[in-house]
Amino acid sequence: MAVERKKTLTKDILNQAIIDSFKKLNPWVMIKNPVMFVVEVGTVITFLLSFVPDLFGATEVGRSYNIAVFLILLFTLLFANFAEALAEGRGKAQADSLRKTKSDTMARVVQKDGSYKEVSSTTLRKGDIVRIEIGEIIPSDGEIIEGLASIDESAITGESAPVIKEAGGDFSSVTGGTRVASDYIVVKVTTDPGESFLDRMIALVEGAKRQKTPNEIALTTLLAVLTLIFLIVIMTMVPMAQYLNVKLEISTLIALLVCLIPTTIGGLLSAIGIAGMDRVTQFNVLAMSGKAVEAAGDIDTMILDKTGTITFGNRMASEFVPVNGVPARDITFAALQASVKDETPEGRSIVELANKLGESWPAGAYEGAEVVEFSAETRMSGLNLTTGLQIRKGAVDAIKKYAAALGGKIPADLETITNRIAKAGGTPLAVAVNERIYGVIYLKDTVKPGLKERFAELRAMGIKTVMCTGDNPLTAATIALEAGVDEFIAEAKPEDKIAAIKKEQQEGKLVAMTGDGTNDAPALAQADVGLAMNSGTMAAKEAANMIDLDSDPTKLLSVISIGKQLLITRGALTTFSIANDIAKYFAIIPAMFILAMPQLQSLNIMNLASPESAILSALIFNAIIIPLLIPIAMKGVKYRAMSANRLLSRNVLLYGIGGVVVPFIGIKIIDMVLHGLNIV
Ligand SMILES: Nc1ncnc2c1ncn2[C@@H]1O[C@H](COP(=O)(O)OP(=O)(O)OP(=O)(O)O)[C@@H](O)[C@H]1O
Ligand SMILES: [K+]
Ligand SMILES: [Mg+2]
Repeated sequence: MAVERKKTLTKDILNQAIIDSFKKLNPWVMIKNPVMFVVEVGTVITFLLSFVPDLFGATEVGRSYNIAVFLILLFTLLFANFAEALAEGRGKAQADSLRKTKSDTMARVVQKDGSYKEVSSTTLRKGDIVRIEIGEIIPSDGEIIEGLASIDESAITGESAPVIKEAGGDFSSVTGGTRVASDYIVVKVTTDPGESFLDRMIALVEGAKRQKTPNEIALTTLLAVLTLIFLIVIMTMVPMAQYLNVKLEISTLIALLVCLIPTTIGGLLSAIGIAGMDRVTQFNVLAMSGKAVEAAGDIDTMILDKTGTITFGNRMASEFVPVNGVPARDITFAALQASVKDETPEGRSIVELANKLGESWPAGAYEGAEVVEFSAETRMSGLNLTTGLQIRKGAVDAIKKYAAALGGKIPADLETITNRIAKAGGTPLAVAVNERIYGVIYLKDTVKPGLKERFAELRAMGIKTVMCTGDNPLTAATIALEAGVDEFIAEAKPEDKIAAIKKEQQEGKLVAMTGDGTNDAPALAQADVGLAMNSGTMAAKEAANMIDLDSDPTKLLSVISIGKQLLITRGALTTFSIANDIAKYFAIIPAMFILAMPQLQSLNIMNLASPESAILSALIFNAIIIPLLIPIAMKGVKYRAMSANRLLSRNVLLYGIGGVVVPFIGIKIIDMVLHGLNIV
């Protein structure tokens, strides 16, 4: 997070993780992880045996052996807890610094009679109206209803350059905890106490609401079943050993069980998930769930809104172009008339340009007029004057239909003008007074830089990009080409965006949607991964399951890599963990039976110093492999853009064969050290 974004692990985080490793020994916490819970039960039993060696009947092993097994088991638990605590550490530290941002501020509530009342920001509720002056902290999330100001959002985004926010349109939402850097704004509060963006962000980075993903649940179940199978296998060894007249010590059975059950992956599983989410946050993306991040790893199609997502979204009027026969003053004036009550940034930029060209319209002239507000559905806005004049501006096809319905003729040169603007990537808005079309407003916007290269990367990963815009086909084609998306859908209404997503989903594809507007909200909710731009509306941010604080649509690329990495890391460490069993099996089984059954000598391929040394060496290896693998669990297995099949076979080879070979060497070395030091 922006606030003291911690790239490295500090001493504080490490110390806290050590303390938490002990706290997490609490059996109520531990039981959520069945594999490690079994280890904990074994730890308790060997602890008792350390004091009363013959607790379960006569024994041939000494107290020190039991104490050794107990201590190694205790460290196994602590190492696993440490991995999880370490993964949680950075998020907790970030949450602490965010909490400081959330300090109680003063809020100036606008009363019904227009007077102000000062209250504590913590008492603000949905619907309250507050006025914030230059230099003040915005007390709660809300929508600007009056004013235009530059806002310093660095407390949340880390970006020091202030952003312009204004009433109406897609840039009207403000976040509690950010600061007004110029002018003043009047804001309608949109959240109740405790539910603000900052509250949600704190809960997220802290992992407070972390839920296991379906993939994690499936793996946890599999590991629990494996543990149960090994438990049964080892219990049935007892009567068989009795029949063979072999004395099996309880502590040895526990050691064998712990070595065979998948403690490596069991101990690292939650750290892998938490660290993955943490990596997403380091990219300044807030992911509401791990499920969304994992889904991102499998995305096939990405749908993007144009204005505000692919472009900066500051569509500004730059020219009024009359159709043949209409005086320039008339189109300017009609555009002004259509926009005086339009509170969107587009509307205001039109009024400004008309004023600059010397046109003005006194407020008294349109008193009592009916305001037709812009909607993504009609793609028009305007005024119905009391004189009976109906003034409209909007998407050219919408205005054409509107004029035609009133019996108007479509001017011959309208298409040429529209095409010129659209081909330049601009948005043409036609202006009509009743049935007569006067001309076109040229709205200019800028494509965000660097998109082409990143969309090319997505293409290389096999992901299709589709731009979905309410704009006309020609403008869409120009912007699509400039941004480098694969396909585009033009003249799309909000329901068309949902339909586009559903169509892909019905073909069995996982779809990501990025958008910023209120009209994008339903589509953001429908998509498997909905990434909202932080610059966008509250509605978009609430519907999405991810928010990019830098408002960069290609940030999804990083999230996709992290999602893939998360799945690969889990798979690789599971393979490694299970492959480990082979070496441990060959270390322990001969050690247990060799005295009674010399025939087992053929299994004693590791040739370890003594039965006790063999068992303790395997158990020590089993414990220390957990902290040794923490770096891989935290950083993730390196993801390379290659086909899923090649990646899978590469990892099975590396982590499967590695998982067999490494413990043979490791256990042998530990055995030699133990023996060399005369410990066993
Ligand atoms: N204030 C306005 N008044 C009239 N018409 C407008 C106004 N703003 C936009 N339009 C027209 O309505 C169309 C749809 O606008 P909107 O911003 O809702 O599109 P969208 O679906 O979000 O697509 P995108 O954001 O990708 O351009 C625009 O392309 C434009 O032609
Ligand atoms: K194990
Ligand atoms: Mg939009």
